[in-house]
Amino acid sequence: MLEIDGVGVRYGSSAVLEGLSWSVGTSGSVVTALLGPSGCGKSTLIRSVAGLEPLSAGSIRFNGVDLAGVPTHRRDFGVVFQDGQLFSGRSVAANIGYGLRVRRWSRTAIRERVAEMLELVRLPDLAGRSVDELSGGQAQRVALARALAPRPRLLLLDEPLAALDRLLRDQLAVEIAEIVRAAAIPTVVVTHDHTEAALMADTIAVMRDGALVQTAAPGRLWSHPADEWTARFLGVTTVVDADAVDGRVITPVGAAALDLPDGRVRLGLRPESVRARTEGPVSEDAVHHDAVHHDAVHHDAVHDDAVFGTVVSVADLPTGRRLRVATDAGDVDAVTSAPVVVGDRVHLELVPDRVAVIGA
Ligand SMILES: Nc1ncnc2c1ncn2[C@@H]1O[C@H](COP(=O)(O)OP(=O)(O)OP(=O)(O)O)[C@@H](O)[C@H]1O
Repeated sequence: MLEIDGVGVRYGSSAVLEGLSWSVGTSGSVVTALLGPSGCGKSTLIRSVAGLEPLSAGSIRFNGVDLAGVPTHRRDFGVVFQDGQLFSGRSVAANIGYGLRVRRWSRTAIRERVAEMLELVRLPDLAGRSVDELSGGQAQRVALARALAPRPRLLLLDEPLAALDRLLRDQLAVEIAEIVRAAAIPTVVVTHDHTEAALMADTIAVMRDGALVQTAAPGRLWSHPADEWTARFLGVTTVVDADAVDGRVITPVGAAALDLPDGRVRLGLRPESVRARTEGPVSEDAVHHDAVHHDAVHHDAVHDDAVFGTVVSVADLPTGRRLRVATDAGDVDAVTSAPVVVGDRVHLELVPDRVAVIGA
């Protein structure tokens, strides 16, 4: 267990971390992500765990031992930074074997371990290549192999994919998580990208302004963000107040079945939380007609679900068509598979399992 207790770090007169406490499970192949916007102090926290920043307050313990007097190289933590920081002019094998030479492993043992690491990071043929002739993705795999080679007690990855392009990032995020799980080394990965955090980690800790705001499994984080800031940071674009009644929530942009205790709730909507349709079970006229002529139960069911709006923008994204829709309750983002254009009238439906419940 990594236990961070009341930690403070200052640069000159400004406090970057203040009273930060966090426990990270370190048994086996656990990957934890530290997720937060640029400048919130993620790197500072990781650097202080690695022993690269002095604490102005609090303590950091690993498996019950206070690390205060333990210098970086005696902590047995592996660290990989954004740009890999490989030793230029040296071969891949020399880089991966570096920590083993420092620890006075025998030449045979080093050769075997380097070969094993090259297999693990899927670069078996590159041992003799100069690290100056690697692609960005290959360089980060070599940096990972170098950090894993001495069998660290904990691996700290500080934005390891930030310098790579989007496609490579998503691929390598999954691969790195597989590699560190196969090596059974507990890992903390710093990122400002929530997709990357979810691709890699079992648990995500969200950080804001030098403090942690929420720690949870990815699915729980998306469905139950702790507060409005966290919800918006995680992709919510509209926040609405709603009433929960008898297993349904009634909001200004539609109603949906959601099993919540009766009362006021605050909901976070992402574009995919709202589905827009051009044709549906009812039209505006039909709603009006039903409201006037049909029995109360039928009228309520139709009326609650049917919120109409006007399309104000359309974007065809790789994940599908996204709309901004003006409704009586304000603009809301939505997704659709219908061929709509700006100015069309659509009706909106909430997608219950895509709706976030804030602060519950
Ligand atoms: N050596 C330093 N001296 C002074 N201020 C610093 C130093 N390092 C970081 N800071 C400041 O501390 C704050 C936190 O920086 P940190 O790098 O920890 O954030 P971060 O969350 O990792 O950001 P990013 O995602 O952009 O790397 C920032 O305001 C930064 O400008």
